[in-house]
Amino acid sequence: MTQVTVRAPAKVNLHLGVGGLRPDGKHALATLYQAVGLYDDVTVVEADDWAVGLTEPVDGVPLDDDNIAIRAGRALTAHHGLDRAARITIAKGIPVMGGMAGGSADAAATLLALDRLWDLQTSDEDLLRIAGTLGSDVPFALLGGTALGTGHGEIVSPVADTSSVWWVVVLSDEGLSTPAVYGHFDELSPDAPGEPPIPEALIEALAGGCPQEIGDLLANDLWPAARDLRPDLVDVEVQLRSMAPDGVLLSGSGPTLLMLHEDVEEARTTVAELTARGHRCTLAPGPVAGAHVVTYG
Ligand SMILES: C[C@](O)(CO)[C@H](O)COP(=O)(O)OP(=O)(O)OC[C@H]1O[C@@H](n2ccc(N)nc2=O)[C@H](O)[C@@H]1O
Ligand SMILES: Nc1ncnc2c1ncn2[C@@H]1O[C@H](COP(=O)(O)OP(=O)(O)OP(=O)(O)O)[C@@H](O)[C@H]1O
Repeated sequence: MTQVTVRAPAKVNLHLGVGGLRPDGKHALATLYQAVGLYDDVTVVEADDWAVGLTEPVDGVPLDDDNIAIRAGRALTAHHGLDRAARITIAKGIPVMGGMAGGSADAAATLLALDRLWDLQTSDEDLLRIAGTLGSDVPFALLGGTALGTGHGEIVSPVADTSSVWWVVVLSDEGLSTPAVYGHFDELSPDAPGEPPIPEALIEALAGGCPQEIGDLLANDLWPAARDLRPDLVDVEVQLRSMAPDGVLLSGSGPTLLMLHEDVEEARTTVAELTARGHRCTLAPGPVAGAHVVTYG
């Protein structure tokens, strides 16, 4: 095998419960992730040195060792004690710095693609553990579907989700820094609990699959901090809520906003309406599969 391409999805946090700051500098989380149908495709080919490129130029993606895909490649080779390298090419379909875990998707895709390219037969347990050292959202990008995330988000376990929904994804022209949002959360919530509560009611609603019930229970503890850092988002949020009072959500640490729809035609109408008002939006189904091989060559 000379080339492998892996596709990995974006995520939304249906519930993002944030607790106190841990000694490792991250916050304790109780989150419900859902993988949604916006994807990055990552292709790996053996090379003399590590290198990363994009199929099309995208602002904000580093093209050196800071790229999380190269960090993933190095972590996997270190785990196996290998002295090998690869050229990694990313086709970006996930917004950059949008709170949808695009970089995490690339890291997960790289781990899987290199494992297959070199037939390393890394166990699922080891892949998830290595993923967790790269970033809080990376293990979920491997898993996909809908899952509970605890620890700092890296401990993932699947939950039953019989829903099938459409997300209207409202993009922002400017990104928002994840550490900055968590930092401001600390200022706003100095008394956050050590361990945030598990969102049992939403877990039940997901098993039942009723989008109305799910929409009522969407929650994100980072929202007040993101609103403060980006007051322009409040106006967009008000517009979205005037169209649908429930089912509006900030994606992760933002600035992307989301609207939940049961029916794809209604979702398309919303996209058309928001586009006419000058917003940049797209549509994504959920839940979808985690990182998976799409081509071997
Ligand atoms: C906002 C979310 O996307 C929700 O799923 C994640 O919590 C962020 O996950 P991520 O981008 O993979 O974050 P990481 O790469 O692990 O961490 C980046 C930075 O975000 C902050 N961070 C991240 C995760 C977490 N549980 N607490 C934090 O405070 C820390 O400042 C950390 O240095
Ligand atoms: N392969 C990559 N794709 C995108 N960004 C990357 C990548 N590698 C490193 N980065 C850097 O990571 C940072 C976060 O980018 P990303 O698009 O993952 O943000 P995000 O979707 O808001 O993340 P999250 O939702 O996990 O907080 C950016 O500063 C970017 O420069």
